[in-house]
Amino acid sequence: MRVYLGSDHAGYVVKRVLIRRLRELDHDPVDVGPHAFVQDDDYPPYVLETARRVVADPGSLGVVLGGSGNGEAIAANKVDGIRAVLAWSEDSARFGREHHHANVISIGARVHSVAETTRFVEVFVKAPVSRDARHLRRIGMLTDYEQRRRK
Ligand SMILES: O=C(CO)[C@H](O)[C@H](O)COP(=O)(O)O
Repeated sequence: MRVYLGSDHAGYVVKRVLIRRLRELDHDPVDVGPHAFVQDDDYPPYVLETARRVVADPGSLGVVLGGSGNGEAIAANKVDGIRAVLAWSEDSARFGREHHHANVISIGARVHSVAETTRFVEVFVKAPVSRDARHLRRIGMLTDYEQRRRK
């Protein structure tokens, strides 16, 4: 699976670890940036571009990383077609994918260890999406809202 990854300085180191891990698992990680550590860089350009790349590549997923993951989730969800979830446990990562068909996971690198972050991403990319009627109905309501807003 292709996985686009974007961050800021706070998520930069763990992003590199995740890219290596995703390659080991035979995924196709794409580093959307930053491509060098810059202490005071800003997450929105990297996260918005990661989200745009996910929407433009159906079936792909995104991982966005910052200090808390909060701003990154907000930014990713500004892009039409994105359902980004802030993961704070393995279950929250799994349910984000299964119940909400999240296509982007956001994680706080100052909140979770590298091992925890890696595990959240492993769980997220592996989780199947639910086809249960109630989940599809709820996702459909959000998609309808998004499409009406576009008109
Ligand atoms: O978590 C973040 C956004 O969600 C940022 O990584 C965080 O706000 C950066 O903080 P600072 O500029 O103080 O290093």
